[in-house]
Amino acid sequence: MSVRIDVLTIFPDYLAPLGLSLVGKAREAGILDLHVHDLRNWTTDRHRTVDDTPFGGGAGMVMRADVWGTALDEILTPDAHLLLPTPSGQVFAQPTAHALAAETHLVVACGRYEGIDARVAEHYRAAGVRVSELSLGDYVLNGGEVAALVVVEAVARLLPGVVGNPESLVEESHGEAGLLEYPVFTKPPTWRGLDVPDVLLSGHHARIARWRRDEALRRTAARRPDMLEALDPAALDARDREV
Ligand SMILES: O[C@H]1NC=Nc2cccc(F)c21
Repeated sequence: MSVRIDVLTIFPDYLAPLGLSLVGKAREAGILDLHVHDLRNWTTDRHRTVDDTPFGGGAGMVMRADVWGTALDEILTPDAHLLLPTPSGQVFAQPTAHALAAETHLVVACGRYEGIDARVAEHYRAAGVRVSELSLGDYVLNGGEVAALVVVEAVARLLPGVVGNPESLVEESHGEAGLLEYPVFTKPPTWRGLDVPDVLLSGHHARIARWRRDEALRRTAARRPDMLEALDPAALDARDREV
């Protein structure tokens, strides 16, 4: 089963990295059917205008609803989920990536930072389209293209067959355990006087698993206490509580 993702943007070249590496392979394998569209293809005036000054005044420009409407009417399908990257959206996180990876059609409408005319989201919600406004976090970008890159990569890597070893999706940060990932090491065993923790060289799998769990808990407590707070207490065993 392949997922179709359509990305609409006035900067299609910004999405070029999606042709590389993991996402590129998913496209070649037919797992991901990705199409990037230049929004200006749906303009009708000589200057290919996509935005205008905001009603009510204020700095910057707002993207026009009529141009977006013409484009989205053509691109949306009945089972499409319309994603609108915006700083005023819900913060995108791994659970949403998993939910989106189960969809069959995602349409990402990349707006500029000042935003897309609010009637676009309103119109398509009223028409029964699932619309999600997604933020990357509390910082300022100039448009939705970087968010589109983030969402597409986060979703694509969850699709069956994209990541070589699905096991690697389980233990990663923000994965099922709800913890940050433990530290990782590889050869050489000593580097600039720093040794790899002995337990990792012991071959004792139970001890290694315990050490990794302890390190994940320690890191999460130190860097993201909010994630620890959010953990279901039942997910912590007695040994965990000693960490
Ligand atoms: O301002 C940024 N902050 C966080 N997320 C975003 C998503 C889309 C556009 C945008 F400008 C942003």
